[in-house]
Amino acid sequence: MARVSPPGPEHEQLTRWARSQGVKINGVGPAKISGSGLGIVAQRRIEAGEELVNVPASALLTVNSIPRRFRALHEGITVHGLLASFLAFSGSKKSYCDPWAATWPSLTEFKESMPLLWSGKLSQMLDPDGKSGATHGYHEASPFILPPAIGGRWQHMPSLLRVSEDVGLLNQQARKFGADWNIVSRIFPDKVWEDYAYYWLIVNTRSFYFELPDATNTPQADRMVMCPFVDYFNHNDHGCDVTFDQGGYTVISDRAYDVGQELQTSYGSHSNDVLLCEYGFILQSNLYDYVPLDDLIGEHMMSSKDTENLEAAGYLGNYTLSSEGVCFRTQVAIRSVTLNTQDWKKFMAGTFDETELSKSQAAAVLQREVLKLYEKEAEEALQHLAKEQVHEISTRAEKREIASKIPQYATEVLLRRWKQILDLIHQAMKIHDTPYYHGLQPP
Ligand SMILES: C[S@@+](CC[C@H](N)C(=O)[O-])C[C@H]1O[C@@H](n2cnc3c(N)ncnc32)[C@H](O)[C@@H]1O
Repeated sequence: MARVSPPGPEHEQLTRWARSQGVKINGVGPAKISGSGLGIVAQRRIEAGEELVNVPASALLTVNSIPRRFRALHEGITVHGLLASFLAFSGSKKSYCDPWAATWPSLTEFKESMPLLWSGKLSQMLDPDGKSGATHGYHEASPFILPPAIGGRWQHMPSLLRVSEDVGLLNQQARKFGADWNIVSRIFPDKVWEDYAYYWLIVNTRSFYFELPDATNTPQADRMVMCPFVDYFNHNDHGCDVTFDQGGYTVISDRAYDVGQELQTSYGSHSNDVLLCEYGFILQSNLYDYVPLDDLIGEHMMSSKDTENLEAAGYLGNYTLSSEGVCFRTQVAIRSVTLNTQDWKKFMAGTFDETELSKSQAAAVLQREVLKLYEKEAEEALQHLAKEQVHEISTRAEKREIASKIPQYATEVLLRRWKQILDLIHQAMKIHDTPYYHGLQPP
């Protein structure tokens, strides 16, 4: 169980401030939780179905809380970008929510935990000459290894594999940030992107989906508000129920909790790559974890005719690997190589009576052309990261050099993530093994 300790005076002040805003808090409070910053714990025995927190709509920070004149300056910006600009540069944040902001993580903590600030991507993209004086950011060439779903590229793969930088989670996030900063930096030309990035990440990691009555034109993913006190809850696969209506937000306990136990909510059915990129952490055990396999199932193992067939059948792309092995879409893609058209169609329809030989042929392609390649990538990434671990570096000078390149947390969390990926690969190797596989060559 995580270690829990008292939260500190600023969090007691926040609790008083939240109550003064009409927030109802029942039997729970903030506490320091080892490994996840602040969180919410039970202050008395909690039974299932109790209303723990209620935040009235009037206490939410929404686009409607922002003065009209300030909003009007930001024509075309996202809700995310506008909330961040308000918090960073409006000057009204102080009067609006200072006690709340005092409980948020610092920029230094974000530099440790958020991949967006590790990669150097932002400093290269926004400030190639280093004029802002921002000191953080690690050049793309620096030797630290993001999982392909995050970084969008394979470090050790043969050149035949597609490089998918544009689809990596981090690239998508950097583009979203870049578009918002593009607007904000024109309004506030003397501000530096680092100050904006801090609040952009505050909104990124602490906002909630909410339907404002006048937000019908806002894209779903951008319907966000900030919700005091409820933003203390940490994430788990399952947790307390969080609901909203026009009256505000309510959190209800999902089960009984003893005094001192942490209560969590679910931020969504996210894989660990998504959690790392969006929130800066991974779960040790994540029911919804998977890794994409799309880059690995392509030209190097199938003809363009196979690709066309898969597209026509609706089975091109979106291939995944989870603790249950590879998904059915992946099985279909592999069978497009190993079966004749008639049998392949039956396989898709679930009516193919597959022989051991045919299973083994599919297993051979999957193991050799997909899983083995991924295994090699994971093993090399792990070797590389192990070298980066500061405690393994012998001289002080080396320690300084390495430590200045890669935050220690980044190395540690990436090592954990790659080990999880390697475990998924090894598990799939077992699940998809067949008695005849070892003697077979791929067709
Ligand atoms: C909505 S805030 C929750 C409160 C936050 N822990 C704090 O200190 O203010 C989301 C952030 O909490 C942390 N977090 C949430 N769930 C976590 C978990 N299961 N393990 C580790 N960190 C977690 C991450 O830093 C994430 O970006």
